[in-house]
Amino acid sequence: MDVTTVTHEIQPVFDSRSRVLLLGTMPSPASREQGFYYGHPQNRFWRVIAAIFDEPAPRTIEEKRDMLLHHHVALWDVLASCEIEGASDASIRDAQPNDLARIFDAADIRAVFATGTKAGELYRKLIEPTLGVPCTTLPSTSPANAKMKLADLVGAYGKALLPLLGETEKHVLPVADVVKLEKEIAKSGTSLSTLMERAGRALAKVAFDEAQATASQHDPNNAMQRQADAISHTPHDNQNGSTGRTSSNSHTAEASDPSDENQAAPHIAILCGSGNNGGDGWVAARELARAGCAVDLVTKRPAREISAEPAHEQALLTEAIASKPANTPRAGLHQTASSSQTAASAPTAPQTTATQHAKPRAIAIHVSPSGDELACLFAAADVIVDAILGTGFSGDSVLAPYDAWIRLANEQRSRGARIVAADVPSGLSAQTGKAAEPCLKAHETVTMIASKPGLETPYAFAFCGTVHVAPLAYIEPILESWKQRETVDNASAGNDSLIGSSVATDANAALEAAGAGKPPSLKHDAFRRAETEDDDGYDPYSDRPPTPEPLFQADPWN
Ligand SMILES: NC(=O)C1=CN([C@@H]2O[C@H](COP(=O)(O)OP(=O)(O)OC[C@H]3O[C@@H](n4cnc5c(N)ncnc54)[C@H](OP(=O)(O)O)[C@@H]3O)[C@@H](O)[C@H]2O)[C@@H](O)CC1
Ligand SMILES: [K+]
Repeated sequence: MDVTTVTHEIQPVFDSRSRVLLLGTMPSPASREQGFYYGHPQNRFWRVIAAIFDEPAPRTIEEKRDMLLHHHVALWDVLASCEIEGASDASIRDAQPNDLARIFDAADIRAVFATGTKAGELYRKLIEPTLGVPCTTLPSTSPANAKMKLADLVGAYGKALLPLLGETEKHVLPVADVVKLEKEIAKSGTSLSTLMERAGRALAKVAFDEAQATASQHDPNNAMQRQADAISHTPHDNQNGSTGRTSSNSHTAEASDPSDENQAAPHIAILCGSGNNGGDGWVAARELARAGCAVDLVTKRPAREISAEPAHEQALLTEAIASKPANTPRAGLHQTASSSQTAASAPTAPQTTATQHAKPRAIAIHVSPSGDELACLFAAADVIVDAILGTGFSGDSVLAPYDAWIRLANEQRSRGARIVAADVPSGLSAQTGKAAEPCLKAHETVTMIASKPGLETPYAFAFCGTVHVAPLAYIEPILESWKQRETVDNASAGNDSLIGSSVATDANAALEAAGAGKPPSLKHDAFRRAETEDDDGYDPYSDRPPTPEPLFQADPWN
């Protein structure tokens, strides 16, 4: 192969929030052609990075950059120029180093890692003596390092990077700002469809963890322990939107091994509305099926009749998978855990559109099932996922058929099912925290991009349970640019403070932005609303730990 002189022309990825720096040697011919790092389709770098952050593999350059910055990872190469044969690190001659000072000046870098032995060697020889910062060598993700399995790479990178990358800041933003953010994120290259994939994946992860916790209560040695990795740590090939189980995914293949008769398949029912909140549910269905769960997806309309985008696109992808029959009969948790509930008045098993003979770990899609059919599905479910209504919900009451779905889900909760809500429990206003009639009561809520004022009111706990924020994208620079613009606008209007800011980064500011003026006091009508919600016998505070008794009685003579 010819020796060529190569000059590095791809800009480094970093900003002031970067905390670790990853360095390769020099972009390969495939990367140079693409204009971005690790561009060879067989290089596993992006799959490894996505897996350690529990995200789908990024597809575009913008998505790759966003994922790194969002997780505070800087990326560059050791060399500014060299002579090289093809992509062979061993052939490198006349190597000139990059000047890393620009990254260290801008960011508080806590550690430097080389993504392969040659990069480590070159760093130690050409950069460390002047920079004085040591570097740790990680295994190469290149196909040349074939002896290293994907799971081992993920383990090595995760162990090295994750302890150095702390929690991200929590934001509470008005719904209007979240919608605006979605548009800005899409404009800067991470599509709405990708955001929805990330949302669905985050939702699936929490639902799977719930199912796992339920399973271990029934049987601490349950085979689900072995499946845990399938969602949380195993990367998957999402490049062409296909979500079928792939043979390259060793964890998933193991989790889905139909020959393992003892393996319990957790059973998840997912309720999908016709808007984009439903889209999160359609994506989660694929993720959960991939992880070995038996999934029943309930929808008012078939995928082709859903008009909201990107929900429509995501629903079609899921439907394509649902029509593939699976291999073994449904068995597992739901049969042992719920058989006593179904025995008494067992309603007829519902018919499915796509999979009349749906078998385990496939997705069965149920279009507008009757109340009896829904009750039957719920009775078999370990976890119910609520993706009916999100930030697009409005009004004082929830209309049919969703009202009946919510009531049945709440009833099933009182019989032991766990409920996970997408973005906001259906029926709760994400903006004001006002609960409509009826309103879903979730154990866990996975809210997208940022928390919302309605989830932060003192009484929201009764409906939201524990709130998890799934950031989905790197929003901090956008929020900062809004703040700067507002400062300039305020200055030119003669104000010297940020009164009236639409960017609220704490609960009180967000509540004010929501029009509430102040957070509701204990005498606020939210309390009365929680009481009226108790008509079905549910105590909204029952999930809270009891207040401990004082250890000593107060001395009555003092
Ligand atoms: N955009 C994106 O890319 C991303 C969006 N994301 C997700 O999208 C969600 C927002 O989606 P959205 O705006 O489509 O609204 P959504 O909450 O699904 O509600 C619309 C549906 O509600 C219905 N409906 C309304 N009121 C009702 C009532 N009283 N009673 C009954 N039905 C009622 C209304 O029915 P219609 O009026 O059409 O009959 C319509 O079908 C957001 O919460 C997040 O989860 C994330 O994945 C990130 C990426
Ligand atoms: K919801």
